[in-house]
Amino acid sequence: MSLVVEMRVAVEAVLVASRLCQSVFKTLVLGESLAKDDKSPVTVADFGAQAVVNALLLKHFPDDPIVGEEDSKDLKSNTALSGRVLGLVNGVMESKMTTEQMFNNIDRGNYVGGRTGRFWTLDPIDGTKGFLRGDQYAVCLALIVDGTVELGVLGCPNLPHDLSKPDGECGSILVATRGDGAFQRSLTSDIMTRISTTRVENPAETRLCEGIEPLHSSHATNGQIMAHLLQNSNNHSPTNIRMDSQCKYALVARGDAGIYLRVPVSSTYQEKIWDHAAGKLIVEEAGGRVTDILGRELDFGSGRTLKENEGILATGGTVLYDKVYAAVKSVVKS
Ligand SMILES: Nc1ncnc2c1ncn2[C@@H]1O[C@H](COP(=O)(O)OS(=O)(=O)O)[C@@H](OP(=O)(O)O)[C@H]1O
Ligand SMILES: [Mg+2]
Ligand SMILES: [Mg+2]
Ligand SMILES: [Mg+2]
Repeated sequence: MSLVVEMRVAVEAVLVASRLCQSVFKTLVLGESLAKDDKSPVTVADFGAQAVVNALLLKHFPDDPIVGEEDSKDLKSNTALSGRVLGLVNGVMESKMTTEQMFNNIDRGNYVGGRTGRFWTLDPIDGTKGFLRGDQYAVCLALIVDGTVELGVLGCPNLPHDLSKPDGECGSILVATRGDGAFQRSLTSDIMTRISTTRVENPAETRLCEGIEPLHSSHATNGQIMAHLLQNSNNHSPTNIRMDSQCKYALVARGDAGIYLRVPVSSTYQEKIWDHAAGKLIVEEAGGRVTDILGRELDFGSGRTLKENEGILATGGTVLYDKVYAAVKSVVKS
């Protein structure tokens, strides 16, 4: 399946959205974010990024449905905020849109997903809390065909090019199409370089990354799993990297971390497909393995959520995967 055009459009859309987010961060003022029904934050940048990515997808692929995180419900009832989002969107788009068109573009993300056919999934800002803190966040876009992720793009505007130099240059776009490997470029240059996961097979020689929010995934269980993995090792347990968003998949894909674990805390929360689709393909194309914590393939054909799965286990290489999976199995009993 040739996805050359899809890849070009998706990278361009993620770039435009990433620039919009960067410009919002510089000028974000109090009152420019709302709390959604689940109490999670959404900002003018989330709405703006979803409007521009959806508009660009609609222009190039008018028949493709989109599973996007946001909808315009809360924005419609707030004239000041919707005016601000419209200004942001028209500031970065060549063809300008009206307020009504902006709402329609955002709401094109209302597709239900499913097992057959082709659709996109978009998280306009993954890690909104990280974005608000000036920390890590990602613009995440993936193309799913008959339940399989075929193309993934992650825009990581605050991710350092070199993790050991946190104050150095930052801003990366990671891209993969299935079967063709994984690549990254900076936000400012279109030169793509191939990336690969760590070749390390000993868990003591690599690091684990995990989310920041203790209610999203269990830090305590991750600690037990790492202790189990390192029980016969003389090495000190390497410190975990705590980071928001799918930038964690980017770390595994680039070999900065060997393991990403997301062990559920809540028995009712279902992971969303837009939170994992792009990252999963990029890690796999970089040489890694991604399943849920029970070792099952992630099922992107079951609707807007990964309702058939529990948590996430991503590692570089299959030898490391087998070791971590065995440790997860002995620590997580049910
Ligand atoms: N209860 C619960 N359990 C698991 N995951 C949840 C939960 N609630 C929310 N979310 C989703 O977490 C997304 C942010 O993921 P992060 O990896 O950045 O989270 S964290 O670092 O662990 O806070 C976040 O994505 P964004 O809303 O795009 O920021 C949510 O989709
Ligand atoms: Mg959100
Ligand atoms: Mg998200
Ligand atoms: Mg989001």
